[in-house]
Amino acid sequence: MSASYTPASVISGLSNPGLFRQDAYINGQWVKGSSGKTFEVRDPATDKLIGTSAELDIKQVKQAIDDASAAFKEFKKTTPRYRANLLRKMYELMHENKEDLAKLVTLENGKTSTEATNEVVYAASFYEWFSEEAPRIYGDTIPSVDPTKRIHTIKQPIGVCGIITPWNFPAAMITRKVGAAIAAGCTVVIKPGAETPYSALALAELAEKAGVPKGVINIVTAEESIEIGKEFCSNPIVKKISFTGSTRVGKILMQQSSSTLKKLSFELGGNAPFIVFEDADIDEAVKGAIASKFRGTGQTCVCVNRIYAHSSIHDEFAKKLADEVSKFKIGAGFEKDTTHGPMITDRAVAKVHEHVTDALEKGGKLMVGGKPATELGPNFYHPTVISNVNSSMRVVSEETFGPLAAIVPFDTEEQVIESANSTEVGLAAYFYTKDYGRVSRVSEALESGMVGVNVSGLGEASFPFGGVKESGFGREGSKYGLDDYLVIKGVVVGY
Ligand SMILES: NC(=O)c1ccc[n+]([C@@H]2O[C@H](COP(=O)([O-])OP(=O)(O)OC[C@H]3O[C@@H](n4cnc5c(N)ncnc54)[C@H](O)[C@@H]3O)[C@@H](O)[C@H]2O)c1
Ligand SMILES: O=CCCC(=O)O
Repeated sequence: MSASYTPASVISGLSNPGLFRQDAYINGQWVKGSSGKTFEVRDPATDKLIGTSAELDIKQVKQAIDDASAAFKEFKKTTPRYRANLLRKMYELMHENKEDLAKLVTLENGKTSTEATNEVVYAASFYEWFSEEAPRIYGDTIPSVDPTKRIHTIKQPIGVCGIITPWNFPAAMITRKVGAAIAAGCTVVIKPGAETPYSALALAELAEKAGVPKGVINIVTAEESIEIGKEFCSNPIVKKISFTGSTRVGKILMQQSSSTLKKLSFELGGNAPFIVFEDADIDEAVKGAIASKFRGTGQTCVCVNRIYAHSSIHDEFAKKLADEVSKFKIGAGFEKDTTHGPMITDRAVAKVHEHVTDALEKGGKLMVGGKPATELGPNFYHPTVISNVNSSMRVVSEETFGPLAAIVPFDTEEQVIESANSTEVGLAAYFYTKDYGRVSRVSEALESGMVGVNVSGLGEASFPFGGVKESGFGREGSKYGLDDYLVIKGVVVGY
C-alpha cells in the first residue's frame, strides 16, 4: 500500500535512536549471528523491509544460558528492595520512551499508534506491579506436631528461565514474564517472535540503562525457533520455561521438557465465547464485542471468537454490530484515521478467509466484509460480521485469530453454557446480563481461566491472566504471577 512513511523515516524519527537494535543481547553485549547470519523483519502494512536481526546459532544460545546461569549466582543474593528499585527504574524508562517504543511496536506488528501506545503503557505496568510485589515475597511459620521443632518456609528464585513470546504483543508479553522473574531474583533468556524482535531488543537497551546487571536479561533472536525450543527444554541449567503462543507449540515444548522436568507456565490459544443474554444492555454489549473482537485486528489471545446472542435479540444485535464495524477504517497503523491495522502475514489472512468461506457455505449470513482487502496489500482483511452461525462451522470450533465476528443464536442459559464449554480450550469468556443471579451462576459454570461480566477488557497488571484446559496453566500478573518463578523451601529447626 502507499503510505505516508517508510520504515527508515520512522526509525530516523525516533527521539532515542539507540532503541533500534538489530543485534541480539547476551551478557550485556550486543552480538551478531555467527558468520554474520541475519533474518529480515518487515512492516506488515507495507511489506517494506524494516531491518535485519541476528540469526543466532545453538552455540550462542547455549552461551546465553551459561551467562544467565553465572549471573544468577549473584542475582539470587540481591535483596528484594534492590530488585524493586531496578523494576521501578525500568518502568520509568519505558514511560520516558513511550512514543519511541510505540513506534517500534506499530512498525513491526502493524497495530495502530493508539493500540501500540496502550500496549506500551500496559507493558510498563507489569514492571511497576512487580516492583511492588518483590518486597512482599513472604514465607510462613507452621506449627509442628513436635514441641521441640519449628517449621518455616522460604521462597527462593527458581533459577534461569527460558522465555518464548509471540508477535501479537511484542512488549507486554515480555514484561509480564520478565517483571515477575526479576522480582523473584531469576535470570532470563528470551526468544521473541521472529516477526517482532525490535521491541524486545529496545526493552533490553532500557533494562541496561536501568542498571540491570549483565547476564540477567538476555535476548536470543532467530527465525529458526525449533532448535532454540529444544535447547531451552533439554538444557538442565534452564529450570523453567514460560511460553505464550499456540497450543500446538505448547504441546511440543511440554513433551520436550519431560526429560529435564522443567517447571512450565503456558499461555496458549483460546476460543473465547461472548454471550449476550436477552436482558443485556444491547448497546453496551455491541461496544464490548467490538473492543474485544477487533483488538489488534482480532489477533489477541483473549479476543472474542464466538458470539452467542439470545434468539430474541440476535437480529438486533447483529445489525447494530455490523453497522459499527462498517465504520472501521483499515490501513497502516501509522495513518491518522486508521482504526484497525493489518494482520501479521498473508497466511493469517488466508485462515480468516477460510473460516469466512466455510461459514457462508454452511448457511451463515454475511452482514459486512467477507473478503481480503487486496487493494491495501496482502495482509489486510475487511472486518467481517456473519450472523446465523451454527456449531458445524469452523469459526465455532477453531480460533480464527482475525477480524471475523461470528454470531450464533441460542435459546436457554443451560444450552449456551454447554455450547460455550464445548471446546478443548478455556482462556477467556465474556457475558452480558443485568440478572445478578446469573452473574454468579454463569461465571462459575464457564470453563475458562478468565471471565468478563459486562466488560470486554481483562488485561491489567493486578488481574490473574491465564487459562484452563488446553489454554495452558500458570497465572501471569497479579499476586499469583510471582509463584511460577519461585520455589518453596520448607525448613525444620530442632531445639
Ligand atoms: N494465551 C496467551 O496469552 C496468548 C498470547 C498471544 C498469543 N497466543 C496464542 O498464540 C497463537 C498465535 O501466535 P503465534 O502464531 O506466534 O504462535 P506460535 O506458537 O507459532 O509462536 C509463538 C512463539 O513460539 C515460537 N515457536 C514456534 N515454534 C516453536 C518451537 N517448535 N519451539 C520453540 N519455539 C517455537 C515462535 O517463534 C514464537 O516466538 C494463537 O493461538 C494465540 O491464541 C496466546
Ligand atoms: O494476546 C495475549 C495477551 C493479551 C492481554 O494481555 O490482554
